[in-house]
Amino acid sequence: MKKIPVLEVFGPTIQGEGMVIGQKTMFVRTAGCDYSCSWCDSAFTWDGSAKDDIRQLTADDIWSELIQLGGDRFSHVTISGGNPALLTNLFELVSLLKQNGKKIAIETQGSKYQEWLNDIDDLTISPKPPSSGMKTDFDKLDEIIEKVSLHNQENLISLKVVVFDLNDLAYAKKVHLRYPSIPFYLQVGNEDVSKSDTTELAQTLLTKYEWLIEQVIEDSDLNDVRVLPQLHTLVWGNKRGV
Ligand SMILES: C[S@@+](CC[C@H](N)C(=O)[O-])C[C@H]1O[C@@H](n2cnc3c(N)ncnc32)[C@H](O)[C@@H]1O
Ligand SMILES: Nc1nc2[nH]cc(C(=O)O)c2c(=O)[nH]1
Ligand code: SF4
Ligand SMILES: [Mg+2]
Repeated sequence: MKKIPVLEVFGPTIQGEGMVIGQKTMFVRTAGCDYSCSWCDSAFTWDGSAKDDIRQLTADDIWSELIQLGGDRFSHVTISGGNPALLTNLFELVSLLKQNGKKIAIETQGSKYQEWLNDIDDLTISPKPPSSGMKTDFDKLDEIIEKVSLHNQENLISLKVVVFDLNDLAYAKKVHLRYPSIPFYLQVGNEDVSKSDTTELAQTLLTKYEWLIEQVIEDSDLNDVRVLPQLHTLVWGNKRGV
C-alpha cells in the first residue's frame, strides 16, 4: 500500500466548521501545504516545526488507528491538513473508509484537483482571502469546481471563506457571486492562534462573529449565505487535536 504523510489522527470530536458543523467525526490531518497563509491555525503542517512528528502511514495503518481511537463510536471521518488534495495516494484511504461504510469529509483550499475528490460526501473548498497573503488562481478554482460539480452530484459541496476584515469580505462576495449555486459559508477569522486563555479568546471571537453577522445583514449580495464561528475554538480555544 502507498504511504500518506500524517501529522494527527484524533477524535471522536465534532466538526467545528462549515457545512456539517456539529457532526460527530474523526479527524485525519495530513502534512504539507502548497500555501502559507499568514494566519494559518495549523501552520505546523507546513512550517517545519512538526517535521519530526510526520508519520508515513498506509491506509490500513490509518484505519487501525481510527478504530483504536474511535471504536464503534464514529460514522464520519474528516480529512484535513495541510492540503490533503496534494496527495494522490489518499485514494486508498478514501476507498477503505467507504468500504467500511464511513462518510468522508475533506477540507481543502481549491488549489489542486484529485479524482478521488469526486467520492467525498462532504467537500469543503476554502479559497483564501487577501489577509492570508495568498493569491487565488481562479482558472484553477473554476476547473476544480466544474469537475467536482459534474462528478460529485450525490454529494455535498460547499465554499467557505474566512473573513478578518472588509477586504476579505469583498473577496468572499466575489467568490460567492462567481459560483452562486454552491452553498456558501462565511467563517470568523481567529487572529490569535497562539492565545492560551480560552475565555478571552472566545469573547473576542464572539465579538468578531457579531461584526460579521452585521455586515451580512446589511448586504443584499449576501442574502443566501451562512455565517459561522469555529465552534471548536469557542469550546476548546487553540488546543490541538480537538
Ligand atoms: C487548517 S485548514 C486545512 C485545509 C486546507 N488547507 C484549507 O485551508 O482549506 C482548515 C480550515 O481552517 C481555516 N483556518 C485556518 N486558519 C484559520 C484562522 N486563523 N481562523 C479561522 N479559520 C482558519 C482554513 O481557512 C480552512 O478552512
Ligand atoms: N473540531 C474541529 N473541527 C475542525 N474543522 C476543520 C478543522 C481543520 O483544522 O481543518 C477542524 C479541527 O481541527 N477541529
Ligand atoms: S491553505 Fe489551509 S493549511 Fe495551508 S496555510 Fe492556508 S489555512 Fe493553512
Ligand atoms: Mg483547524
